[in-house]
Amino acid sequence: MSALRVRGLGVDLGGAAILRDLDLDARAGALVGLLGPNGAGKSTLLRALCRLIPIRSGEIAWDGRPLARMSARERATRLAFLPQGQTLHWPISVRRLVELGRLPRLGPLGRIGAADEVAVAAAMAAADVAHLAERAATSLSGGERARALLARALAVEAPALLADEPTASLDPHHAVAIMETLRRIAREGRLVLAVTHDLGLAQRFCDRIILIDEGRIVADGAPDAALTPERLRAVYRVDPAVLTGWTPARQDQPRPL
Ligand SMILES: Nc1ncnc2c1ncn2[C@@H]1O[C@H](COP(=O)(O)OP(=O)(O)OP(=O)(O)O)[C@@H](O)[C@H]1O
Repeated sequence: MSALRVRGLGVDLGGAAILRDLDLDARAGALVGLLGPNGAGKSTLLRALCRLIPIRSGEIAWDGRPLARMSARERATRLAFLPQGQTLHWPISVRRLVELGRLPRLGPLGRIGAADEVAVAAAMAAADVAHLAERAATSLSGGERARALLARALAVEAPALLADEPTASLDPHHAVAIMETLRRIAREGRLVLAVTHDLGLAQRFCDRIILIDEGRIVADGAPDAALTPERLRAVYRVDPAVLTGWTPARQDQPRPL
């Protein structure tokens, strides 16, 4: 089964060390939540994995092949990236926006074929934007735009999806629907690495949680093992009793109401 392998990853930005000597192994078939406080380095990690920013040290490999030795097109078909809070400037239709996800897979003439149309339709259905297909992407609400952009990332049909806060602007119904979609496509055989600040959704839907603080992995495991009250207190600097959504694992004391 396909797998991501990261060894000794170091990234500097603006002269500061943002990621430090980070090791990570993740296999297709799992929805992995990437959690941690603001500024911990979560987006930096996803951007480094896609090689959108230079790395200072370390190696990133997919299926044993270092990304550094792949062409940009090959990398784009292995690792699909859904960036955080993207703005859209051109009034192209949602269908055209989602079709752009197929770019790394198109031939030299750039023509959309039958297989591409099937992938685009499936991606729009999965992200619940099929009914918006002919709307101008610039006219969408924040949540609709987030789902259209997710559809574009899904249309790549890459074996790995790196999603930066895919539920950030979604209402509860769509947030749950998108987490269900991410879990389903993971179970179908993809690796999904999703950044989120929603502890409740992460606990409920993720197979595994990686908690990052100050550029280092401080916990990695099943949700209840990774998100202990002690760790949440240390990393987020809040009293876990005030957190909504997240509930302590059964062996912990119940939260006061
Ligand atoms: N281009 C840059 N130049 C300098 N510093 C940067 C740059 N981009 C990010 N940083 C810094 O790197 C650190 C990690 O940023 P990153 O966006 O990875 O955090 P994050 O964990 O995704 O945070 P959030 O939850 O707020 O999205 C932050 O301190 C940020 O200010």
